[in-house]
Amino acid sequence: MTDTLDDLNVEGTTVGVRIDVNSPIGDDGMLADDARLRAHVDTLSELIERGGRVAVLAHQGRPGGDDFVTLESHADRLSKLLDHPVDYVDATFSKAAREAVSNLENGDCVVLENTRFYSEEYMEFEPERAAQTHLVTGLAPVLDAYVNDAFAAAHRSQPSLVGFPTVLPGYAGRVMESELDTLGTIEETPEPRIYVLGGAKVSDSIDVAWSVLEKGLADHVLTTGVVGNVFLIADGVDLGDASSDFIYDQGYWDEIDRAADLLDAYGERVALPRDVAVERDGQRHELGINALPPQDDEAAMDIGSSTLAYYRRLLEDAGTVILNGPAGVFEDEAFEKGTRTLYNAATDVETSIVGGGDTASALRQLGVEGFSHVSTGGGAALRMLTAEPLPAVTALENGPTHQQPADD
Ligand SMILES: Nc1ncnc2c1ncn2[C@@H]1O[C@H](COP(=O)(O)OP(=O)(O)OP(=O)(O)O)[C@@H](O)[C@H]1O
Ligand SMILES: O=C(O)[C@H](O)COP(=O)(O)O
Repeated sequence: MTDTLDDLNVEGTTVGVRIDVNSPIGDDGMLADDARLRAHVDTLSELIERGGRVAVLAHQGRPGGDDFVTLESHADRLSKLLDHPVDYVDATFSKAAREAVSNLENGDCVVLENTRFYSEEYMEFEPERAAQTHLVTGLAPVLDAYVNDAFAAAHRSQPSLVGFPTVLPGYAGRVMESELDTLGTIEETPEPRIYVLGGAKVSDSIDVAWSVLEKGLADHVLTTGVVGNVFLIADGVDLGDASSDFIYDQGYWDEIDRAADLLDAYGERVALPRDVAVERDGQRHELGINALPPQDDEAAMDIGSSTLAYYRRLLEDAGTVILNGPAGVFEDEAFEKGTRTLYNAATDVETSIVGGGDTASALRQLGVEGFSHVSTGGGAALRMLTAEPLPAVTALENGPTHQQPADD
């Protein structure tokens, strides 16, 4: 168990708060979607209202990517969302950053620069080694405590996530606490338990499928999206050149063998699409498996109505459904039906859990709501849904011994 904000004496304490605001960035280099910032408002407001001196740490994008930008526009947006002044300093652990943190008064908040502008932050370390990096040795001396609210990055073993809690008293923020409460008790959720794996991250989904089937966490795995297409090919279905080329281009060709091995081992518990939707004459056109392959340039862009009926029947008996990744190319109106219908059906299951940041935004776009829990995390949620430990959470749990009285 990790300590939470309830265990932290906030007033007058200088707190380094790691959040995850890794967000879509527009062509202008500015923040294009603030959903991930909104998620952290409760944690940051609470720290500010309780008189903390708040230094925010976060990453944005990956080196070399178009979304690898400064956190200046994030700081601006946070200030609006919190309805409270938020400073920004274009440094993370240099003298300027340390001075900005040291000069904080009770209730002040400053956002430090994108942690990944500093190269060691994009490496994975054991916590003790992460604690010796320049970021942690530079900044920790001006902090009294560390709060990790970045659940979505908790599967990374990077300095800002595992280094600070090794040298400072560490606490879970409100987002982290709620994610751990829900996703950490996956083994206790009502059975039968169904995992619906879709989207385009085929190798991650196959890892999850292996793990949850081996551990007996999943009674059934339903496949959709590109994941479903790979399983169909692994099962000997000819999906045609367009889908095969797409899978090859994405580098997922080797995954077909892994999918075939999984079908050999657990085939009776893995459900495959019974039909797919392609674009024909500018419109959605559904084809049963027996009618495949489609015409030359037609790709399987969504699951079809028979698959939806089949999956809905399976979901009717489920106690828990865990979903990750859209069922089709939901961005195109003709192919949103699979995702909309399947996710809507999932909201009727007693416990319905959605993992995946992109999936969450797809659902917002489609107006589908009513889940028991929508996780802020993609990779981190998937890892927890297989009951695997997250390095950043383990580092919080193992952190230095500390006893701080909570506020009166
Ligand atoms: N049949 C398909 N063919 C091509 N692309 C597809 C198909 N089905 C789904 N996709 C694409 O998959 C993408 C989303 O997959 P992804 O695995 O990234 O989702 P996610 O798990 O929600 O993401 P994250 O884990 O990053 O939050 C969408 O852009 C969608 O268009
Ligand atoms: O968006 C995410 O999933 C997290 O912020 C982690 O980002 P990363 O995959 O670039 O480490």
